[in-house]
Amino acid sequence: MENLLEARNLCTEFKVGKDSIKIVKDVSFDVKKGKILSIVGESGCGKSVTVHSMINLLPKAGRVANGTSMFETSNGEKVDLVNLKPYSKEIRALRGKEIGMIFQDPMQSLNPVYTIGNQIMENILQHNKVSKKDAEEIGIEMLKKLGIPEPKKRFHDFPHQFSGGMKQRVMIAIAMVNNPNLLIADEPTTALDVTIQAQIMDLMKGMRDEYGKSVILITHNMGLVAEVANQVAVMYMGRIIEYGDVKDVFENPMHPYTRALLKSVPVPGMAKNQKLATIPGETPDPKKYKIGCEFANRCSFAKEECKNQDIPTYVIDGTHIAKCILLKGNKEA
Ligand SMILES: Nc1ncnc2c1ncn2[C@@H]1O[C@H](COP(=O)(O)OP(=O)(O)OP(=O)(O)O)[C@@H](O)[C@H]1O
Repeated sequence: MENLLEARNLCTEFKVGKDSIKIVKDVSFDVKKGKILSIVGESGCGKSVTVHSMINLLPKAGRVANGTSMFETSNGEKVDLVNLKPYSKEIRALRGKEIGMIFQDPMQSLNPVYTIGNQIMENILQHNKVSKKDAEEIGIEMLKKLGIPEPKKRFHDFPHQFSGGMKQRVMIAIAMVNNPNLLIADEPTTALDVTIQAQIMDLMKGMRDEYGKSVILITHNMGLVAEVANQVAVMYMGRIIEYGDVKDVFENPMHPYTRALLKSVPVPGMAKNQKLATIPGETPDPKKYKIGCEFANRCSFAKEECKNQDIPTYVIDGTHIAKCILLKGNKEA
């Protein structure tokens, strides 16, 4: 298939006390082979929970109530990741080997008491039948590929001996060492300075362009999306409210939330004196959802019907879709 992963109608709930709160609501998207899909949206909109649902990595309080996440393994098998038992041998064999993950804060993910070499080797030995010596060689080669100077020597250093950017490269090394076809990067450069951010993003582009890997990039940084991503999913309150090729969505944003989001962040090429807009109001409480568009109370185009019915997703053009009543009359997706 053209897509490495297809998520369909994912719904995720969390138990909070006696309540069950819907956090991810009917989310569908494709991760194309050799492309970067970016997921964007304000803090708390459900970006991380969406990808954790997709790879069956929810904490105990969470559960995927509905939906599928079809992943094509390297031997061409199609597996619904949601359907595998959490923590089972099958899902663990895929995560870490076929699906690599890097997170925002490398210090939280790296163990301070083990050398980085040990941590890289652990991921190799867990998934492959190779000797420790071979694992060491593979690990050092990976560090070299990722531009870590003196990789042989640095292999035996501890995390605290690395700078922030270098630690993030080590995280990428751990994620990439088993040659996964899908890399999930959740805010991978937020804690880094701009130069290092650019280097890390170049690495990801290289993985896509030289090795044909797919990447899911979760970020707040719309400039980064414009620069590196192929497709973008804009999330609001647990739903994808606009989705499509980056060029289509950025040049012709149709949902008032996407427009507001694009106006609220600097993007490459904008005039220096152009003021950034803010989105008025606050995101509603996820516990209080009833019916209708959850952005309606912040939207200057909102009509009565936005608040009293669920809004369909409409096709704008090709794969470009959006969930807004303003598009009524277009074909429903
Ligand atoms: N373990 C949990 N129990 C209950 N609610 C949770 C849990 N984890 C996340 N949530 C809730 O799910 C919602 C979505 O969180 P998520 O981390 O996916 O947002 P996000 O868009 O990734 O935000 P950020 O950009 O800040 O990382 C939030 O309202 C959060 O409070």
